[in-house]
Amino acid sequence: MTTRRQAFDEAVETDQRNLLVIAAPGCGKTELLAHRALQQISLLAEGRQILALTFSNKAKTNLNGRLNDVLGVERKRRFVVVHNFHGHSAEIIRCHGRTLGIPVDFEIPTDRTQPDIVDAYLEGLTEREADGVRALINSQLGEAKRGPYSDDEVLARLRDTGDQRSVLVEEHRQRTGVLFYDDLLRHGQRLLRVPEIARLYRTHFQSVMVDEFQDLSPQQLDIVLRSSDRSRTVVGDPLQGIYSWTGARPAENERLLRRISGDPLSLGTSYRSSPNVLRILGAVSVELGGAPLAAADPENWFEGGTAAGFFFKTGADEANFVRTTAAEIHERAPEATIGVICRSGWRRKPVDSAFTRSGTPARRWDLATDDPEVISRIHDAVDRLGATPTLDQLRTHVLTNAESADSETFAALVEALDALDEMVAESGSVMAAVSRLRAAEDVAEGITPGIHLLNAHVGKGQQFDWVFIPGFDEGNMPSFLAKSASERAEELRVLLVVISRARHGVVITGAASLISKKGNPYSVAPSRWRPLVRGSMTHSTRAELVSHIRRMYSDHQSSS
Ligand SMILES: Nc1ncnc2c1ncn2[C@@H]1O[C@H](COP(=O)(O)OP(=O)(O)OP(=O)(O)O)[C@@H](O)[C@H]1O
Repeated sequence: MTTRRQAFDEAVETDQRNLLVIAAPGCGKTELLAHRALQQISLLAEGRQILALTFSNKAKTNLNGRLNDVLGVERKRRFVVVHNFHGHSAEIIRCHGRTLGIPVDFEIPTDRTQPDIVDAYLEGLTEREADGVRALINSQLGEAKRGPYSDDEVLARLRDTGDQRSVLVEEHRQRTGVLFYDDLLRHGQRLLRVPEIARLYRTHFQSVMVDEFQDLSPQQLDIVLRSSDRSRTVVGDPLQGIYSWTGARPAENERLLRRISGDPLSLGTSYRSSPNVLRILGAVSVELGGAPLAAADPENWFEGGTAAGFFFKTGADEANFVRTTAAEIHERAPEATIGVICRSGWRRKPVDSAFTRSGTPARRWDLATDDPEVISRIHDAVDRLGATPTLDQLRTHVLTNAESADSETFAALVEALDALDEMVAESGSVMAAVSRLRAAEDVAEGITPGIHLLNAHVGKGQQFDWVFIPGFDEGNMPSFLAKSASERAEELRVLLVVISRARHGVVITGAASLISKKGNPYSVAPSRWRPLVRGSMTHSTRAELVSHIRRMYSDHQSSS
């Protein structure tokens, strides 16, 4: 048994009442939760359970899968309840809402619940005015509810903002007994502040577990802490915080958790990635204030793995290289998983076209075609906008109405609209592109062998044998939308998250010239982070990389 293994086992077995684990990507945080659940089941009193809370449905699927693997389906079902925050809060309200006069026979809100009421207060405005006012109302409502406030307190907070429409919407909601998503969390949090109610949950759930605490809002973390206090296991990695735009507060959460739990445990070594992937990942991690990373079994990786970077004159040359190299890996090792992960949908376009033109099979994780909820929101927006909306109208409508969605859905919508942008160019009109949107099988079930084309935020929590990162240039990495220092730091964390999806190899590429929407070439500068990763490259020419791939898949039956 190695020291590294001991760190993991100690974290699994510790009887520390509040356990905080902060560890780098691939070090086994999710795995730890599953093993800790197994260990804690033996400590549960008769009829008691473990509560696992996740911030998104995708995280819920991921954790459920690990728990099923480690515990077995039956034991998992009997002893562990996995909820997202809305589901957990809704259940608390149904069971105990009466205590605070909250109606318990409410309907679970849908994507339309809040927009339908808000829209009723926008009559008489031009479309443009309506978009602005809708966004304002949504954000004021969200802000006024981000705490354990009663209905009266929410109204008072809204009156302070001075916007009469937000007050009217909230009065309407209260009058009709409807709940919005934000109300579920608010009431859940309020009810857990009633000592008798908290005691019931704390008695039943003798353990609570949370993955990726960096993605939680302080309100969600409060719900975690109040739901169970006998044994709490919270894991995460603030350096992977890429959702601050949806209300996540990694630093604030970490401060509170350290106060409660003391110093965090660390897992230290990566079980996911090869030494050469970890060198480049370490360089980014150190730049972000983190530590270098070591592989749990460094000798297990063929030639130590791969980290390569190549830069091309044009986006078309770059795309062609990515396609041919990924295809070569796929032909030689059909069981290998290959992710082509790009920061933004628009920048992936030349790569997508190269795959389409050549007929090389690749699975596109365009959320527009993968997520039924996203598709229904877009179809809904088209119905509401009528006749022939422009893409800008569609984007504004979809995003302003999505303010109350969970962060995952919001991110999915942004990505889907980017994908739609590309499809409009191909299809000739917005309506033609929208009609091409079709639900596909669920990508959250696991990654199939072969080539996958996806954008950065959806790749979170996944892993591939090979990761290609096209578009390592200014405007894409970092995104041109990141203006402040903190926004740019979040972009560097996106780079960390993307690199850390790789098991054996990571290949970073960029181009000096791209083609605009109007068909004109324009120059792009290399990413400002190129010097950061340059020193960690293991192959300096494309020929070297290709010969590594050929050696690997002729001499060696897939690494690790
Ligand atoms: N103790 C362990 N022994 C062997 N393999 C492990 C161990 N812990 C994790 N793994 C494997 O390593 C990979 C990464 O683990 P996991 O997803 O739990 O890491 P993580 O820290 O949650 O990563 P991320 O922060 O990127 O989500 C998985 O394939 C997992 O099965």
